[in-house]
Amino acid sequence: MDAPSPAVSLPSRGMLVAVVGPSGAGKDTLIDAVRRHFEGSDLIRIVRRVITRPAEAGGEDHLPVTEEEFARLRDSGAFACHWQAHGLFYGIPAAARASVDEGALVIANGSRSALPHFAAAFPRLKVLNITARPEVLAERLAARGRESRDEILRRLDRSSLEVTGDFDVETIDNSGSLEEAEKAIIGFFQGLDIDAGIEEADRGDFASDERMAEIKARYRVPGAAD
Ligand SMILES: Nc1ncnc2c1ncn2[C@@H]1O[C@H](COP(=O)(O)OP(=O)(O)O)[C@@H](O)[C@H]1O
Ligand SMILES: O=P(O)(O)OC[C@H]1O[C@H](OP(=O)(O)OP(=O)(O)O)[C@H](O)[C@@H]1O
Repeated sequence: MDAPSPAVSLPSRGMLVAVVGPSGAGKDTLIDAVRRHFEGSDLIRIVRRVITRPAEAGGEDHLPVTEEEFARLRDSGAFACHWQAHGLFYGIPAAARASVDEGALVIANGSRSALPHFAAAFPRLKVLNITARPEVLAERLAARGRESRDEILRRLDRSSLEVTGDFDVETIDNSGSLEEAEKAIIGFFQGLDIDAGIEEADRGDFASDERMAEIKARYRVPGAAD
């Protein structure tokens, strides 16, 4: 009989990257660029958020729900974490935590104010802070046309909100060309060393180098340096 496979503690292997930053900084646009670049990869998954915002509002492809539906989902434990901002409710489906537990690199459009909730729900959390200069934000929000002038002003009021707290934060300034920022965000994901945890914690548990290579291949970010 074959020896049993060594135990691989998958729950600590995956990672959640919360993309945060002020309204208009380019979070959705850059997440879309990441989606296109890593298309077909089983390893990188992008969360579809549940939001009490109508589908026709435009912007990201979220799952639109009413406030009643949101409350029912929240109370039944459907969210890994949830928060409220701009008069809207946002939820990260519990499936995101399941994907992280399977070893995936999961990307979610987050909120700076909700980072403590993210940290509680996801043991391996990285924060990617997308920024842009205030005048650039104002221009982009007006051009995006999703919110009224008053809503835009309220959103810009929040835009000084810094990322505070003890988080592992990387910042990308998207005040310049989109091409430049896309390069930076793709480089960020390619550079993520999600093998590191495996090396440190489990090397001793693996029966052979082949088995180690097999496991490492599973967690590898496409395009990352070996
Ligand atoms: N580098 C850039 N240059 C020009 N326009 C941009 C750039 N990045 C994003 N945009 C535009 O700015 C607007 C806001 O971007 P969006 O991705 O919706 O921001 P966020 O999700 O952070 O609110 C969108 O209309 C988008 O097309
Ligand atoms: O606490 P903050 O960091 O200010 O973020 C508040 C919320 O605003 C953003 O969502 P939304 O998609 O509604 O807005 P945006 O695309 O304009 O950022 C972001 O994803 C958060 O859910």
